[in-house]
Amino acid sequence: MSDVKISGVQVGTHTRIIDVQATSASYTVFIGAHILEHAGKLVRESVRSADATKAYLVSDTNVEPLYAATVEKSLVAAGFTVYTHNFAAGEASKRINTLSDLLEGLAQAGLSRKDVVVALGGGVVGDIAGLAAGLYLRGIDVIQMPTSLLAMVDSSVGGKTAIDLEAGKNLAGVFLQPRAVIADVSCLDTLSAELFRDSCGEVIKHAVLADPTLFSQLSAKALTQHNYTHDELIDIIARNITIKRDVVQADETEEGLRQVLNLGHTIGHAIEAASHFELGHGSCVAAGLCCMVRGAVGLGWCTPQLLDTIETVVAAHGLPTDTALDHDVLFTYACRDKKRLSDKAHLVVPTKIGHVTIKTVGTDILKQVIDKGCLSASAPSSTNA
Ligand SMILES: O=C(O)C(=O)C[C@@H](O)[C@H](O)[C@H](O)COP(=O)(O)O
Ligand SMILES: [Zn+2]
Repeated sequence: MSDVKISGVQVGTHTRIIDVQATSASYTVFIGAHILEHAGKLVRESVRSADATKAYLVSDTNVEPLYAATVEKSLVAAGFTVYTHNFAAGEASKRINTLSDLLEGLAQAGLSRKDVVVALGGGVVGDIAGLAAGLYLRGIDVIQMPTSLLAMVDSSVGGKTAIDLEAGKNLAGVFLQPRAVIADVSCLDTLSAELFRDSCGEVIKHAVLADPTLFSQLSAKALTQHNYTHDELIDIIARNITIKRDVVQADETEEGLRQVLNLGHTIGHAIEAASHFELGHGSCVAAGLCCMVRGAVGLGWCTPQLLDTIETVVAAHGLPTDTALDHDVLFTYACRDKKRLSDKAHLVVPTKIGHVTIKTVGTDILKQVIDKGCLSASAPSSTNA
């Protein structure tokens, strides 16, 4: 950890810095406590144009009352004229009409190519504001300011933006790397216990994917708001972002390796869409991960011990380990997975904690995985998106 100085001014204490060097852009992730009050300086230092004058601050009805004033004040102090735009919190807003309103708002505010969109919120705000920034004038700068644990450890980094379609989750979007990510762990103090728990699905995913030490830590002490100090949370978030950063640097546009970040999502996204987004994304990823491993055990691809180890940690975080949804419905949604190429499904399958393999299989095998993996033994309980 280091004390970050921007233009000679201290920006928080113990702020962690991670540099991301993707093919299309390089940027910095700042993780610290109470750093939103310095956000303006960080935005000013991160945007491409020294002449940027307008900042379009996008948030939702949950986050805006809590943090927008702090960020706005800081942006104004850094010389920006700030325009604010809020929409209803929740996955239901991640649709084309919200995107359309955002694009019209950007045009009405007269943002030019040198200006910046600031996404202040969880994954929905980050994804949709990022997409608007990627489309408006064929692409302007976006700064991600994640306020949920899920957005901090995952969606704010890596440049995926999206909206949902009737046919499924995240089916329309672009890759647009942010100019910076500013993650203030103090925001997690006000996150509901439900959303905090939901976020842990992505943390467990990263641990299973690439970090046995993190997995052991989660096994020994479940991640909750009250169990971990700000410094410990900063460390956990940094570990997650480092895992994601390394993958994104190797394969920004998901032509191969990046598919591993979709661990748990083939069935997870199907659960999410089939349950009409009543379950949070992280909860669906957790259930989707367990179902995938259970199906893989059924097909002899991994051991029952591995399933038990993963299920134990998922359950210890209060997350679902299975789904009661209809297999045919799950299969229909899983076939729309973006990792599918022609008639082949790409399944991300853990082999041991810290290692995964990608299995390229026909859709008949995908159906078998769902049939063997989704047993409804401990069906997901409802959580908010
Ligand atoms: O960044 C990635 O790559 C991921 O797959 C991370 C996922 O956790 C995240 O939910 C992502 O938005 C999923 O992307 P999708 O294209 O599979 O919908
Ligand atoms: Zn995800």
